[in-house]
Amino acid sequence: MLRVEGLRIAQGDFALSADFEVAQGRRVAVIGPSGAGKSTLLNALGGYVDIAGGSVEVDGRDVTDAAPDKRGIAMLFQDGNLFPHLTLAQNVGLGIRPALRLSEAETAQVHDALGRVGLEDFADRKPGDVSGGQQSRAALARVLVQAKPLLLLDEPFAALGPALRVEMLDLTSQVARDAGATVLMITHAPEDAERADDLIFVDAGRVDPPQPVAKTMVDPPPALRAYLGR
Ligand SMILES: Nc1ncnc2c1ncn2[C@@H]1O[C@H](COP(=O)(O)OP(=O)(O)OP(=O)(O)O)[C@@H](O)[C@H]1O
Repeated sequence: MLRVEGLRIAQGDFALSADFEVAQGRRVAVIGPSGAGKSTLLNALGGYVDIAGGSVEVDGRDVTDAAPDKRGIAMLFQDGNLFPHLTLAQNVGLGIRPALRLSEAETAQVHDALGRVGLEDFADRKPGDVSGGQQSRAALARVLVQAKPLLLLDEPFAALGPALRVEMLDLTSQVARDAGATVLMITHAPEDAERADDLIFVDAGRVDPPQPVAKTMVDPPPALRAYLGR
């Protein structure tokens, strides 16, 4: 459902190239050293970075030149980007309409998404009045209401403790599976990568096509083995 062909990005001295495909519904961990180009790759897929060449296809549609909101892609970043002066419900509503004039059906969608991440009783609270984990849940709900077929996650749960991170990863997998969405997620933690189906290793601007996690983590190629410190 994601096809990246001959993608090239140049950022100052840094160059990245990628050629790979991801099948629908796969959960793919993106792993590799700091500065390797993981965020650059996801930002390019999301339409936030200029590319020097190549093409990106989502669900059979060429989105190489499409605006970020017309790509069938939703992104979730590390800080979740919640607005402190808006309630959680309003923050989630922004995922549907930036101007926040929601129809009744759209308001129902917001409450449904909040319910799916276990926040039905927190809709009217502001981000400052809930825990870090609950903020992460709200950010995930905002991605859910967008109902996009491809989710790109850039270390969204890195600031959470290990138990909460695992809980959020499982919740993300579950809601993505329910929605039939495909997920690419950057992580630095090998144990997080092990919860995915496939693994993309990025090293110095080179993007390895996805490999099944089970096989790759047991018998990693030399560069991944060095990164993992095994
Ligand atoms: N706007 C920019 N202009 C020039 N170079 C940039 C820009 N943004 C990032 N870079 C460079 O591109 C390279 C890849 O950065 P990127 O953030 O994609 O790496 P990463 O793998 O996500 O790293 P980390 O794990 O530390 O987040 C780095 O060498 C970085 O310094």
